[in-house]
Amino acid sequence: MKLHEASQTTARGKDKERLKGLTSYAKKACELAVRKKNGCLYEHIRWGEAFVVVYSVSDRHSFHEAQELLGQLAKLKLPSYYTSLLLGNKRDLDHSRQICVDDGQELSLQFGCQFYEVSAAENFAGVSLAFQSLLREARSVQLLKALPIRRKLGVNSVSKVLGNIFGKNSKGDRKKRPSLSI
Ligand SMILES: Nc1nc2c(ncn2[C@@H]2O[C@H](COP(=O)(O)OP(=O)(O)OP(=O)(O)O)[C@@H](O)[C@H]2O)c(=O)[nH]1
Repeated sequence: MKLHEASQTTARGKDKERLKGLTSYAKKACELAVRKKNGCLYEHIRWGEAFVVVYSVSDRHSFHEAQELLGQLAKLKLPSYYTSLLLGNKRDLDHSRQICVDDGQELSLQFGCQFYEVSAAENFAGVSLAFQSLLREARSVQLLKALPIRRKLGVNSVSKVLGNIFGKNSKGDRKKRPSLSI
């Protein structure tokens, strides 16, 4: 039973008892769907190493969902063990845009992921480039993970020294990731 079917019954105003039953059934079905979705999601997050989170630039709700998903990823995985890409899709729908590029960029900075705005409908190449960029980074992360611990420490120390030299080590500095509209 879908929620809109339950509300149509309301409009008719008949058989209140039946309506009560339908509404509670619909509610239960929704709760179940959410639980199922989250259960499955948890499994995917557990084994995944690279994640693409997509929202539509013309749908604020999808942007909030993307935000939640990135939050769950950050909670469930260690930062150095996965790579993520935030994709703002449907950039061709400029007239009905609800999320600006800066909002997407800000969210990607908050969660340290790559960010691109694309239009799957208009330009397949853009989507492809974004995925390639994610895979490149995911491969580098895997290679780094495979290095012996001593070598890994060496890499960290070198980047720390470089950071100190170029004054990029203050806490307020957030790492800027590649991002553009493609
Ligand atoms: N204008 C435009 N439409 C798109 C774009 N990408 C997908 N669509 C359309 O959006 C609709 C939903 O696309 P789906 O591929 O079914 O994606 P979905 O994840 O089910 O997305 P939603 O139904 O929007 O939640 C379809 O009608 C697509 O043709 C895009 O970049 N631009």
